[in-house]
Amino acid sequence: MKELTIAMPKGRIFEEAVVMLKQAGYKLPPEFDDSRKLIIEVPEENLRFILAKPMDVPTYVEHGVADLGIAGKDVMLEEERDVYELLDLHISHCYLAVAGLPNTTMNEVAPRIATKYPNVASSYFREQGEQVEIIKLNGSIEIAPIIGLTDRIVDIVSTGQTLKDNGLVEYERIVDITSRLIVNPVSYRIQHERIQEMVDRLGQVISVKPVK
Ligand SMILES: Nc1ncnc2c1ncn2[C@@H]1O[C@H](COP(=O)(O)OP(=O)(O)OP(=O)(O)O)[C@@H](O)[C@H]1O
Ligand SMILES: O=P(O)(O)OC[C@H]1O[C@H](OP(=O)(O)OP(=O)(O)O)[C@H](O)[C@@H]1O
Repeated sequence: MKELTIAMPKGRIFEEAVVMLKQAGYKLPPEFDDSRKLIIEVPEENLRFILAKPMDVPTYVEHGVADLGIAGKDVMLEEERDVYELLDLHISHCYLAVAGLPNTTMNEVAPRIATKYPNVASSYFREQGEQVEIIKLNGSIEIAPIIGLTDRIVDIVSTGQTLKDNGLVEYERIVDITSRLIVNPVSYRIQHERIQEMVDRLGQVISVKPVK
């Protein structure tokens, strides 16, 4: 039987996802704790893992080079890939919000928004009936309003510490985010039994925490 390939996001989701897989009974080798390897084979479990940039996980899954993947809902909303969401893993809780300098209004003519999520931000402001100019940044988004690049940002908030430390305030909460188990539709049909077994095993170790 062919192994299942799972695209895992490097970075902050990774550790929590590995803990969940271990709790679900998958025996993962030490490479998962301490290695720079980007492809990890686990023949004992008939699994193979690809360690990808979080934003790229749905791309691997859509193209079928990974059968499954773990991705934040933020990435799913931004990328809109042709994949199915199988499970809310309830890990890496955070939310997307509009933030900016306190006591400021947005420029009336073409207000500018900095974000790593141009699609989510465009849809959000379109739904609000506001015409905005989106400026795509790749990180440290909070800098943008402070140095006068934009009126607002759309970014991830978790503890709120980054906003606070940079003198910014939240204006609107857009959507709550957790990480999801996603699947390639063809893999789901062809390898249904094995994938369903993984869904069941992970489903049993999900711990639903209240959203802040
Ligand atoms: N501060 C946070 N607290 C909790 N979860 C977060 C936080 N920031 C991001 N996340 C979630 O974790 C996912 C991965 O974030 P991470 O910061 O590891 O990667 P990234 O910043 O998107 O990637 P990179 O910086 O490598 O391009 C996000 O897609 C989101 O779902
Ligand atoms: O509310 P907090 O708990 O402070 O978390 C929010 C911060 O975490 C993420 O940044 P990250 O650390 O991924 O760095 P980045 O700016 O390079 O994306 C996000 O973009 C915020 O800046």
